[in-house]
Amino acid sequence: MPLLSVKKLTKNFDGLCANSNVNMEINEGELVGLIGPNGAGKTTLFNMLTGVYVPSEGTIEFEKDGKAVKLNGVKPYKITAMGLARTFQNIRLFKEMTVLDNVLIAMNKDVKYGTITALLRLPAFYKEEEKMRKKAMELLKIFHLEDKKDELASNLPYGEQRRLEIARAMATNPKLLFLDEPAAGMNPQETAELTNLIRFIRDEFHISILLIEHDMSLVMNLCERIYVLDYGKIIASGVPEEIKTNKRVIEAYLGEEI
Ligand SMILES: Nc1ncnc2c1ncn2[C@@H]1O[C@H](COP(=O)(O)OP(=O)(O)OP(=O)(O)O)[C@@H](O)[C@H]1O
Repeated sequence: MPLLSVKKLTKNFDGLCANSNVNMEINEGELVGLIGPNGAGKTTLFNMLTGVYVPSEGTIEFEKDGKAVKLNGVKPYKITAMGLARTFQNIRLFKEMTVLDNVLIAMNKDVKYGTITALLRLPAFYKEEEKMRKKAMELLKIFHLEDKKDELASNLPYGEQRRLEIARAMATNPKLLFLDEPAAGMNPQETAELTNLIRFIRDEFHISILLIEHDMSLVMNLCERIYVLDYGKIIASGVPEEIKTNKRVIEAYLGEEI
């Protein structure tokens, strides 16, 4: 059974069809790309998969304990709790909080003490807080941000803010991670480092990743399989070599280098 299974997914906005009959599968441990020209419907699809938009038609199913669970209409925070996390095209960090607190706040769904324990600051509270802090610091280390733990998120350079957003998404313990243009605004050196980092977290945490990206070198280097959207429809899917030479894909990009 695939980890994520999308069937005939459609989203209409007042006469505009942003996604039409989209079929997609993501298997356990896969690193999959979602590409397409501007306005093709990539972010709309992400928004349906993460509960931001309710699909007009079709189904989204997520495998949980060997059973397919329908995600249509499920609230975003519940979808996150089920093991799907995401980052955003326009970075959404808590800018006035520290780097460490940005990660800690994402772990809150996993706290194992009750309100009374927290209010009375019982020993279980401190033990759990210490455990979370340790886990947060381990994540910051992986994302090369441990030295920045006390900085305000707003003071980080752009590339580091992008990395922090991924670290925060990883703090929710996802099985499937959605990255919306993770390399946007990065220079080639940062993009190369990010490519290695994404591959590393997939291997280290045994998760699946679906990423939207306009940087074709990153997509073709990193993704094992690629879906191509154009005018809301999937026009091709396959391994990078197939996509690069696919006539419909080349036409959709109007001769741009793929
Ligand atoms: N909330 C909304 N209301 C109305 N139209 C919308 C809404 N969200 C997206 N659209 C429209 O749906 C279409 C697909 O947009 P979407 O942002 O999903 O494309 P995209 O492939 O992510 O584009 P880009 O690569 O430029 O980010 C566009 O025509 C967009 O204007």
